[in-house]
Amino acid sequence: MTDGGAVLKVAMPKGRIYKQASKLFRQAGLPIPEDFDDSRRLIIPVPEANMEFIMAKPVDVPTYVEYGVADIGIVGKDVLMEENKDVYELLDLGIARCRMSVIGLPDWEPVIHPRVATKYPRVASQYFRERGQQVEVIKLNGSIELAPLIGLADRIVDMVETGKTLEENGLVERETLFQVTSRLIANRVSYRMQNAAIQSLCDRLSDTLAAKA
Ligand SMILES: Nc1ncnc2c1ncn2[C@@H]1O[C@H](COP(=O)(O)OP(=O)(O)OP(=O)(O)O)[C@@H](O)[C@H]1O
Ligand SMILES: O=P(O)(O)OC[C@H]1O[C@H](OP(=O)(O)OP(=O)(O)O)[C@H](O)[C@@H]1O
Repeated sequence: MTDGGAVLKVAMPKGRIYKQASKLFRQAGLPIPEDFDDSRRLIIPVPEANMEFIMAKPVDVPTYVEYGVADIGIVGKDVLMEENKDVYELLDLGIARCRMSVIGLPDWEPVIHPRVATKYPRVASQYFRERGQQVEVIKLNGSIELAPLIGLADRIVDMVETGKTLEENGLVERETLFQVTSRLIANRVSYRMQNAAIQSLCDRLSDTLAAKA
């Protein structure tokens, strides 16, 4: 990877994924300095690996990669499906594991035209459309579990990891749309132009994942 080629720009999500992704990169021999873990810096050069990490809000990672300001990026499958950008999905990193589910109150009853609150309007609309169910989707930006509790929505579509949030708010999971893990994605042009570096990174990450399995 230190073949003197162009620096590989990596869009790295801040928050939940960073902890697990930085651990995986370090296990794969990519030396992200530990002192960046609590840093507010947004661009982290790692010249030893000929890489540069761009610290992004998770939902923005596919946009950076589609526009090519990052060659590759790490993003949850949930965000990847919702954002629907023109990027290559290269590798399932198996980290930040959770699931996308339909959730409601325990006294759930069929509703003719239910209101569904979610951070993922595209994913939710497609899911209900494919099932021939007419719903009104309401986009929220967080604390999605509030919606059925305060009468804003009949159902929500949201992430479940441990189930703690549902339990503490008296909600139940009804259907799972899909399992979520983080993925390595690439810009289409970068994938051709920086193929050796990207392929080498993929191989190192794959080997590390295989060794852990
Ligand atoms: N319990 C969880 N809830 C939500 N996402 C999770 C969970 N566990 C893992 N993830 C994954 O982590 C990704 C990023 O989650 P995180 O909470 O850091 O981002 P966010 O909520 O979009 O960020 P922000 O709070 O900055 O808006 C999600 O897109 C998903 O793929
Ligand atoms: O099953 P659990 O382990 O309880 O995790 C699921 C919760 O975590 C996420 O919320 P997050 O912490 O990102 O907060 P926000 O969506 O309200 O910003 C998600 O939207 C659920 O609310």
